[in-house]
Amino acid sequence: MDASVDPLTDKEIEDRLAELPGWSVADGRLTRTYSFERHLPAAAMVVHVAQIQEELGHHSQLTLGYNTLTLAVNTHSAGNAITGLDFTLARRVEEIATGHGAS
Ligand SMILES: C[C@H](O)[C@H](O)[C@H]1CNC2=NC(N)=NC(=O)C2=N1
Repeated sequence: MDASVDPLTDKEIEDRLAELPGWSVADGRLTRTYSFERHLPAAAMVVHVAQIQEELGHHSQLTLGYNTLTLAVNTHSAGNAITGLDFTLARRVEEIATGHGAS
């Protein structure tokens, strides 16, 4: 697991992003918007993401739309830098996304 809470360098972020299609950095946060066919599957994924976040002790900003769910995360305890823990959360969410019909 990539659980370090040291700030990652730009190069380290770039290398990790290359392995996470759909994710990018915007406004200092690691972010991705998932799309769904309807609202309820998007809402259901919120609960699953929240469970993962509680397990990791690490929490993104979650924005639920009609058929979209956006995650945006950095590490508050690292001065709002992007860390390995942010990427750990992103990878864990990627593992469940397809099962929720997210694309
Ligand atoms: C004590 C608790 O684990 C910390 O406050 C956690 C909670 N969730 C967190 N989430 C994020 N994104 N950054 C943090 O630094 C953070 N800290």
